[in-house]
Amino acid sequence: MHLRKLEGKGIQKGSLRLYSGFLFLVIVGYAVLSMLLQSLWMTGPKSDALLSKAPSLERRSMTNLGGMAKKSTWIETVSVDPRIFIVHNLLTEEECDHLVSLALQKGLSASLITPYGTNKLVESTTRTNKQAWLDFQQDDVVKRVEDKIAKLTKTTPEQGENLQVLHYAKSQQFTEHHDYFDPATDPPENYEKGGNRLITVIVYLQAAEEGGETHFGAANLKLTAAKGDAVMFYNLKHGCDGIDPTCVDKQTLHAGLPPIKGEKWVATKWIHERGYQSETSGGCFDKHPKCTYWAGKTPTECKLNPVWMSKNCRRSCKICQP
Ligand SMILES: O=C(O)CCC(=O)C(=O)O
Ligand SMILES: [Fe+2]
Repeated sequence: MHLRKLEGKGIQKGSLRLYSGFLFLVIVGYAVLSMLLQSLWMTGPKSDALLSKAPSLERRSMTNLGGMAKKSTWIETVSVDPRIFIVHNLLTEEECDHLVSLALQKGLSASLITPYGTNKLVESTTRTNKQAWLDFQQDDVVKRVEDKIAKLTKTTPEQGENLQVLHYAKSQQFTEHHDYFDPATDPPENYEKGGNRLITVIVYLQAAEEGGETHFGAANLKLTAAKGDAVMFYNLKHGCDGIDPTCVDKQTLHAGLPPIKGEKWVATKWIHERGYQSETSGGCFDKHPKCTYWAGKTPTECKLNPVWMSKNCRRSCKICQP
């Protein structure tokens, strides 16, 4: 009995040591875990780190569009009135380089204008940068870029004009202008096709090392963006019809400032209120950004849903030659 009692006490002592060992491990584990959590908290969530990139901008909100590029695409509100945004990570570096090389293949040309009262084309003195028009959906990359811009702006690719690639060498510029057609002064044929220019998306393919910002004088904003980011703004007031002269947003007056150091490349997409491509060409293009995906499915939607697809996804269903 005595022995058993002693044995019992020995067992009690052993389990006590086991318990306190276990307790010690729990406490140490808890401490390590809370230190880890604390250090993560101190680094802050990713969005804060991204916000700190642009400390001079006051009003911001973000919408994560996700899945559009390898790095996630998100929108920073720079100004509410006029409506101006920076779209981060819209294009990949490869897409930017591809657009530049296509523009070089097409050949860059100076802006030509016909001065009032003459019928001679002369080089513009207000727009000294050079540019090249790409064809609509000209290859898979251009199509992907146009689809991304359509998805971003919740428009269809055919609402957009062809991409225009702009090159600014040092000191070249695009002086103050607005992108909308002014129904008070511009001839109606400019805005009858697909309506007025609702949105402008200027994708930075290469920013200048110094200078070369997109300048909104009325909004007192000088913006520049990293390669693949875009400056986006609404040329028309919200919910307004672009044929109404009071609908254009005069505060969107802007300029491409001259680079002081280095050169600048951008690609501009002007997006109309309604279908624009369909009214300007009977070309070979898709009318919906998901056409490539639907056509590529097995079995392909071109066969499963031929009536709709042959009307809206002509290019992806290979009904025509681009
Ligand atoms: O290059 C810029 O920053 C401005 C370009 C522009 O205004 C345009 O393409 O309409
Ligand atoms: Fe412009």
